[in-house]
Amino acid sequence: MGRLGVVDPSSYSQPDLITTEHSALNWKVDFGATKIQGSVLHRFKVLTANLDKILLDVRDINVTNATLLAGGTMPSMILGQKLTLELPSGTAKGSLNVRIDYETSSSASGLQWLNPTQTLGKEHPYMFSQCQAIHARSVIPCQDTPAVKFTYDATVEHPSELTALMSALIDKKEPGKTLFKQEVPIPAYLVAIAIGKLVSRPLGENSSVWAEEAIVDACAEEFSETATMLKTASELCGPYVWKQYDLLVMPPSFPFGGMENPCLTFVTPTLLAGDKSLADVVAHEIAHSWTGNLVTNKNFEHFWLNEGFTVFVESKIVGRMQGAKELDFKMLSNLTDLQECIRTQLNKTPELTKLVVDLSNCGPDDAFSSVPYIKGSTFLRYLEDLFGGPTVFEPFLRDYLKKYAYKSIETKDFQSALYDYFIDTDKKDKLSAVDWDLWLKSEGMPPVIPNFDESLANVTKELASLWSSKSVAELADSAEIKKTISIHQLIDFLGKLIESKDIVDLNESKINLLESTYNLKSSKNAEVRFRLNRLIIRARLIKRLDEILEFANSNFRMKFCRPIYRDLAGWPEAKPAAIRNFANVKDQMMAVCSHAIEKDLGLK
Ligand SMILES: CCCCC/C=C\C[C@@H](O)/C=C/C=C/C=C\[C@@H](O)CCCC(=O)O
Ligand SMILES: [Zn+2]
Repeated sequence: MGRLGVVDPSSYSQPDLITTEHSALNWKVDFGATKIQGSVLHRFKVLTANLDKILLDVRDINVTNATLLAGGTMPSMILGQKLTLELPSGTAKGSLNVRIDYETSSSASGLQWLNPTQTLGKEHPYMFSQCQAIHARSVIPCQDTPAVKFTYDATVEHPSELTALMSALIDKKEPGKTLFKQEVPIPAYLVAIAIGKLVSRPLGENSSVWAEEAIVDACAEEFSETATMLKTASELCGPYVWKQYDLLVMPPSFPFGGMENPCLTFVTPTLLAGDKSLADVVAHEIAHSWTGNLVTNKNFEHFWLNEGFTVFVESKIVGRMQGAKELDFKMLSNLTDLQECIRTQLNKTPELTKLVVDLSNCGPDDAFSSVPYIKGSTFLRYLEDLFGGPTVFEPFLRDYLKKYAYKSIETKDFQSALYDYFIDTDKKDKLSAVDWDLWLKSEGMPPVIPNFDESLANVTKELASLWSSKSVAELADSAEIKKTISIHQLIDFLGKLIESKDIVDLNESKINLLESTYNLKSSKNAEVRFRLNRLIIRARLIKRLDEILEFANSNFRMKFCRPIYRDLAGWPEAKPAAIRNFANVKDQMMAVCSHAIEKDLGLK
């Protein structure tokens, strides 16, 4: 791969020469053949005279015909990573309609097809998409770059007993056919679809949760704070422009915690802890309604503009609902996770620990990590503190969101927004105090750790040092370990223990004591189970391998299964069983997940 285009190294589609304004999708969803078959009608705006060809991004798409509707000759096509539509000479600037008839491959990287046996209800099939970062091109021949934003409408034919949902508003529902429209321009990675035997429950005025019948009531309970989160987010960020905010609780093979598809956030069922303790992922996805979906990174090198801002806003939503101590504790716990990510996932690719990365020779999926999320939000908190705290910085945040709403931007646009906002104020001396190169280009942990309130984190720090330094006998006698801690403190404590360099006596009896002290055996909190399983691996308790693999098979959220497989790959006694287990289940994973785990297991 070389540097393909100036605007976006991950796309062929030349957004500086031509842009998509609207796409009309006409799809037949074929569960038998596991394909979408149909057409897309793109309305392009040609930005330069005499453009000789349109280049679109495609991956495993079978194009059957393409028509230039605005007159001219039939374009020729060369299929490959790019779809080339040759234009007649003398093509003028302005509007140009192109219809492409095509079908997706049954192995499209952006789609997942489930048999009835892989669903809760066991009677109907299910399909869904996950297009971020660059998988929209396996679903639609398109300008698959976040530099381009377009509106869309869709007509989707599907089995009449199933419900079809998209990242859009429902325009019309007929038996076996659903019409959608998204009237706010969005990047291609936010096009999303899911079809299954789905039902909904209301969460608020313009908000519902969708899921399979068996879990929908539990989902409504778990995410009952959604309406409050939406209100809090609007107070912080400005009016909510997407009209509807629905949640869709996905099958367990959904590879991420959540995906901010407009009007319809997708979330993993691993958030169903029973006590709302993992619902902050919903606050995160709600925050994306502004940071990411309204103000969008121009390419994925500047992904921190999407995710760092979103974590920053998410933590403010949590802060307003649970208090400032919880906010700071959340930021500090995130740093525990970042430390782990830099030590393990990124240890061989330190350049990916930079806030702004170089994707000219790297696919976005391979570059994905916690860095843009956590280093990014830490940078924003650093700036907030520097410029005088939330009372100064939150009005700036709103100004920034308003300034760049409906646009796609780079880091330098953020820099100029900050300058423009503060240059004529008494804060202007702070502008020169920011070491941009240090924050944006240096590797490793954030260069400055802001002064967070440490009262909640000190407890977990002490517990982690106690459990790592004391023997089982000493711990059993200690009053410290009997103190009550919150579920978030438990999660952070276990994370810190994983990060401890040495753990004295890490054996079966220590794990047993840990489990009995904190009731871990009965916990159905996936964040807890995940960390406990990693400690069991570290303790080399081979007789609990089945349990570990059972967790790895219970969901394919990459945040959980990748580190487990990575740990197992480093345990010679368990590695063959891990590889066998992976071979058995990999067909149930999305391609992005199975490819990542192949690397984690050293198979590629
Ligand atoms: C540093 C540059 C890297 C850019 C990569 C961008 C997207 C990659 C990509 O693989 C897609 C990511 C989609 C993420 C969706 C949701 C995440 O917020 C979930 C976080 C992890 C989790 O909670 O499970
Ligand atoms: Zn996010």
